[in-house]
Amino acid sequence: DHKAIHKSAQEATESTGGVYNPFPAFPYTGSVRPVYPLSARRTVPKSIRQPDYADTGVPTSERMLNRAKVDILDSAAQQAMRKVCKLSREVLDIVAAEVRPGVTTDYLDEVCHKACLERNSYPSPLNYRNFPKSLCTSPNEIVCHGIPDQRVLLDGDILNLDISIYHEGYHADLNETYYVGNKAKADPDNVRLIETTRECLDAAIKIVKPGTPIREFGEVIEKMANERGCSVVSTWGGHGINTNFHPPPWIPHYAKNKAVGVCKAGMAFTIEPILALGKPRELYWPDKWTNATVDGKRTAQFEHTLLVTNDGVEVLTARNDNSPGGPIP
Ligand SMILES: COc1cccc(Cn2ccc3cc(C(=O)NO)cnc32)c1
Ligand SMILES: [Co+2]
Ligand SMILES: [Co+2]
Ligand SMILES: [Co+2]
Repeated sequence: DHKAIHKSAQEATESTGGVYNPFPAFPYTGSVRPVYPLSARRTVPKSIRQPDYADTGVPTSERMLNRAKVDILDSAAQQAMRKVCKLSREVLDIVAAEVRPGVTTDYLDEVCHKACLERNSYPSPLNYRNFPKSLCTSPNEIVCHGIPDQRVLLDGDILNLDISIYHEGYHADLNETYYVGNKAKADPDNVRLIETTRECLDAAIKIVKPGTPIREFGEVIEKMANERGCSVVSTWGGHGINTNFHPPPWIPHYAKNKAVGVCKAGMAFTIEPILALGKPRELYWPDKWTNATVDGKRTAQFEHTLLVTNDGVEVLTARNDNSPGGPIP
C-alpha cells in the first residue's frame, strides 16, 4: 500500500537530503523520476474569487454543460477574457524567467502561485479534479500534466510550463516549452521538436476565423509535424475556455478527426498541440497524473487562448517583446 511504499522509500533514501522516489519499482520509460515529498498544499486567500471546484475538486458547472453548445461571448465577456489572458501571460513570463539548471519545479510552482495571488487570481489547476499544484511542469519525455516536485532542472532538459489562471470569473490557459541551460539549445533534436511545435501552433492560428471548421486545425498541425519527422500526441486536445476551464468545443490536433462545428465570432478556445520525437503514445505514472511517452523520447507543447473575431482571431495570450524564450533565430 502507499504508506508502506512511501515509508520504505523514504528510509532507503534518507541520505539523499530527505528526498525519495515514491514509486521505485515503476518501469520509467525515460530519465525523469518523481522526487518527493511534494511541498504542502498552497492556499489562496478567500478574498480572491475561486472557481466552484476550489474546495471540492469537482468542476460542477463544467459537468452540467451541454457538450454540443459552444458559448458565444458578449463584449463584456470578451473584455474580461482579454484581461485574464494578459495577466496569465505576465505570470508565465515571470515563471519562465526563473527556469535554469538547479531550480526545482516546486520552486517554479511557488513563483507561479505567488504571481497569481499578486494579480488577484486563482491558479486554475489547483485542485481541478484534485490536481495538487498551481501549474503543470512537464520536462523531456513527460507529455503533460507533470506535477511540480523536488526534481532539479538539468542543463539540456526541455521544460513545458502550462499555466492557467482564474480572474474575476474567467479562465485563461497558455503554455510554452523552454530550453534549460545551454546544452538544450545545442541538441538539434530538441530544436527541431520545439521549433516545429511552435510553428504548428502558429500555422493553426493563421486559419482561425469565422467559418473555419474545427476539424481543420488537426489537418494543418499533423501535416507540418510529419513533414519534419515529428508525431502528434492524440490523447489531449484544445478546448473551449471562458467561465469554465474546459467547456466545449473539443479540438483534436491530429488529421482526419471527427470534430464537429465551425469557428464563430465570440468563441474562445485553446489550441495546444503536443509533438513527439518518437511514438505518440503515453503511459501514466502511478501518481495518476503524470504521463510519459512509452519510448521515453521527448515531447514539446505550445498553447494559446484564442478569441474568434469578425475578421479573424485575437491571440489573447500573445508573447510580449520581453517574454523569455521564443523562437531560436
Ligand atoms: C485524469 O484526469 C486528469 C488527468 C490530468 C489532468 C487533469 C486535470 N488538469 C490539471 C491541470 C490541467 C491542465 C489542462 C489544460 O488544459 N492544459 O492546457 C487540462 N487538465 C488539467 C485531469
Ligand atoms: Co502515495
Ligand atoms: Co494549458
Ligand atoms: Co488547455
